[in-house]
Amino acid sequence: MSEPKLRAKELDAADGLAAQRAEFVLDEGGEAVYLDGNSLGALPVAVPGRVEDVVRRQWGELRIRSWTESGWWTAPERIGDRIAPLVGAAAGQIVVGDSTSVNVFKAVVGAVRLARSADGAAGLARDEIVVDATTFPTDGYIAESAARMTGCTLRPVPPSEVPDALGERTAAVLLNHVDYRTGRLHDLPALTAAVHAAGAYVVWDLCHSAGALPVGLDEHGVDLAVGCTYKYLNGGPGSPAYLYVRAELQDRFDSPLPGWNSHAEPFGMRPGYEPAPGALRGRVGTPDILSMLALEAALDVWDGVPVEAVRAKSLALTDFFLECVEAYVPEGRVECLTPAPHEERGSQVTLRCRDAGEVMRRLIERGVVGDFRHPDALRFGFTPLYVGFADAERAAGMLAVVLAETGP
Ligand SMILES: Cc1ncc(COP(=O)(O)O)c(C=O)c1O
Ligand SMILES: Nc1c(O)cccc1C(=O)C[C@H](N)C(=O)O
Repeated sequence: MSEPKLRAKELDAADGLAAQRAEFVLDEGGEAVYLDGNSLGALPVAVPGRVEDVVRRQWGELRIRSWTESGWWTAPERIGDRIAPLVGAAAGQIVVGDSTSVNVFKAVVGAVRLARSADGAAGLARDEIVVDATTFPTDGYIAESAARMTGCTLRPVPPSEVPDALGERTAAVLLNHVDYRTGRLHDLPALTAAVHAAGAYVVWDLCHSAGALPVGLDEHGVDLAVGCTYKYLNGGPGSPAYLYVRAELQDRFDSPLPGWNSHAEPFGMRPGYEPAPGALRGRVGTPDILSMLALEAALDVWDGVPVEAVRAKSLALTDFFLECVEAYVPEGRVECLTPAPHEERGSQVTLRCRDAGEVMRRLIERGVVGDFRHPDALRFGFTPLYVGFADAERAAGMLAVVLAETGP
């Protein structure tokens, strides 16, 4: 057995999270190595049965009664409270629903309104939204529209340059915790503090960090945050996203989408809008119950699993994968875009190479599933709950084979 294969065996044997893998449906019989949980998390074993119960019994038999008897109406806050400990938030600050894009809109417009209501005339002069220049596109598009609607200008800035770009005019700053392309982890505590020092409000997109590493929303005084649940939280394709509004800001949070579900008395059916207190101010319309309850079932895999243990394994996995790539792939054939320092790394490894699209196509054909991001990036996502060290070794080995086939 080769040196990396032996190491993988030892690391898997010592892995305290190894048993979690059995909670997921994976292609155990075949050669499949699933390294795309940073795009779509794997299916937890318990989800199909729970969804079947929701459909057949709750919907099929209880019908309308399920809004109360099966807890449908309160699902957005209840499931928000299940996500809260995973991102370092106390209960009552997260509401689940809508897509990440929609929540980015609520959060960014909400942040501008908070900034303007904060300090009277000075607040009104705040007319700039700063956005992560390297952001996942949807955040940039939505921020641009939010800027137009609020009479702000949009200023794209690379995250490391954000502190120098802030000023008296900055109303809101929208940042990604982990860069979707490179896997770079940004310094949430320092950037949040810098935004606050400028008197502005920060919105963090946690899509690529929630469920992969500790976030510490409350600890670091984050104002607003959004994230999806279909990556490291394994909620399923298109599962609803979430919105965090810090408790102290909730009374002043003025949602740009004040639907009837966030009304103080939704069944009062009154013509005038009066916002509900607390996290449910972030709700809009009728929740997507089937998807939402699939997510609730998926979150059971976190029972008794500390995020810190997940982070430790994530770093060990990405370190080991990089070691294997170094051992197997000829020098210079790939370039690692993911930072080496642990404090700057999320839970994925991105390698740049020639013909990356073709390389990933061949890898997937051979059972190593990562993804390709235009123009030259191979992304390998490591979900510690179900990826093991042997997977990392096998992926690096197959990468070397495919790279050899596609030229020196
Ligand atoms: C950082 C980030 N934000 C937002 C999204 C997507 O938003 P939505 O859930 O609205 O499709 C993704 C991935 O799809 C993402 O990686
Ligand atoms: N949300 C996705 C979808 O609906 C289809 C395909 C991929 C996705 C993704 O999540 C992409 C992902 N955010 C990325 O980091 O590229």
